[in-house]
Amino acid sequence: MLPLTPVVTLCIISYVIYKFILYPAFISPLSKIPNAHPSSPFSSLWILIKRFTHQENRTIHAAHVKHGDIVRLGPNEISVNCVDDGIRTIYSGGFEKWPWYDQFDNFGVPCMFSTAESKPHSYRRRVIANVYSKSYLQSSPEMHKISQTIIFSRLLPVLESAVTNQEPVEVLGLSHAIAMDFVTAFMFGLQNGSNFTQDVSARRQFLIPYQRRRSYFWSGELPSLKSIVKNFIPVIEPKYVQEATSYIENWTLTLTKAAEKSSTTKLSDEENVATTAPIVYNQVHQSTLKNPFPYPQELQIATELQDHLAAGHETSGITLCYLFHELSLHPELQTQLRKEFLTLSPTLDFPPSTSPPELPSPQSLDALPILQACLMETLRIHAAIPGPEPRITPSKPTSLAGSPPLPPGVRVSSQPYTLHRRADVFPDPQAWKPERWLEASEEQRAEMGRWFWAFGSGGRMCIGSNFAMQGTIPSLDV
Ligand code: HEM
Repeated sequence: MLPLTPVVTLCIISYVIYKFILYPAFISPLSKIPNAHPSSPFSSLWILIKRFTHQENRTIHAAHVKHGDIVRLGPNEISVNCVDDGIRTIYSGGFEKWPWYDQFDNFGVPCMFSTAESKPHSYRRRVIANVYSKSYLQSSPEMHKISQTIIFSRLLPVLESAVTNQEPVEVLGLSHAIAMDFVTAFMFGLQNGSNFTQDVSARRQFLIPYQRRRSYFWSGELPSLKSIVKNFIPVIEPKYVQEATSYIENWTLTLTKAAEKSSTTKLSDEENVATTAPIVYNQVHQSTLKNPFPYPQELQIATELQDHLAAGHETSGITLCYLFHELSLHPELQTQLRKEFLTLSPTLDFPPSTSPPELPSPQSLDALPILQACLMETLRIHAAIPGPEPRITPSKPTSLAGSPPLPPGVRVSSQPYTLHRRADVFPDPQAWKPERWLEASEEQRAEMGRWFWAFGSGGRMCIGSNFAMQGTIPSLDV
């Protein structure tokens, strides 16, 4: 008989070989999926390094180009980029969010975006969604007043002054500023929102800490390791990250308190200060009244509002900036767009020809084909959220993109960067070509629409997609 210790050692070694080599490489259902890297069945190190060095989206895309619609990134992680048996299955319900989204909690409190489970998520979303619907936004007197104020009292004077003084305009900063002014005015009331379009120093005071406030890699990928070692290895979460986080959270709390005051006061316009009701604040406040969540009401409201202002200004600002960039490279499209804008009534004049100044209706802007094609093409090739949106496979084994049924608990994601670069759907996919949307047959346009995923899809799709389109469009008209 063998002595006990060698037997135990043999068992442990056999178990380790089975669990970490034989099972993942040959037996797991994931072993039938092409590997993005030879080490993928055994370790996540390769994909973690790509994430750490900001090469994730392109690396995953290259793997799909080489291997097809489904690839394995790690022992328990896959990427799927197709519509049928792909995004239609993963994002239509049943696949909850991967804990990667915990990093988007604010004040230590989950918001709608970071909530993983469907039930509390739908509770939050149901109450808020109405005010972001297209019909609400197009008929909202508040939105109309916000657009008038931002366009005529802020943006046009800034641009006129830059032209008169022959000064350059910092386009990314200005794009973020316009988006933030729209978003905060709608959320907190025009009188309480930012005026970053005109106030460049306030804009920088916010944007600099905003960009510094998260160590995305550690918070998203290795949160437990981060919380253990961050006190010993300061580079993981430097002091300036904590200071920036506090600054942004205090900024949001100040706006939230001002909105609370506006929500209980009778509002009337004062000289040079137009006022509107704090639309999103009111809605979020409503959603917390019954308060089924174990957090103080004030923080629940603030976490939600901080998420919207972050999600709203950053994505829309990036989109607007890329749109200006592409138009600057395509003067022929600028000419066509100008012609199209001149068909609108009223046209935009500055100084305005009417008092109060009037904007073309959102419906008429929506019906401009060249404008819509330019927006779609910008969102296609420069999606503001281009990377993976990770979910978790449900308890019922599910096949994806021809795979065997996958066990529960697998990390699975799709990414706009790849979906939007399908050469058979979008020929010459790397080129910015608005004409592809204008010249396509009805059938081709429907197919492009199926693969277009800039705002995600299903129950966790972007709640602000209509707001983004409506807030961005008038600025472009300018
Ligand atoms: C061009 C502009 C925008 C783009 C490309 C965009 C894109 C997206 C995408 C892809 C998602 C889903 C992300 C995921 O599941 O990982 C999302 C969610 C979300 N977006 Fe946007 N977004 C934009 C503008 C806005 C605006 C203007 C707002 C608010 C004012 C907003 C608020 C949100 C919120 C709250 C969610 C979470 C929805 C939920 O979990 O139910 N977004 N967005």
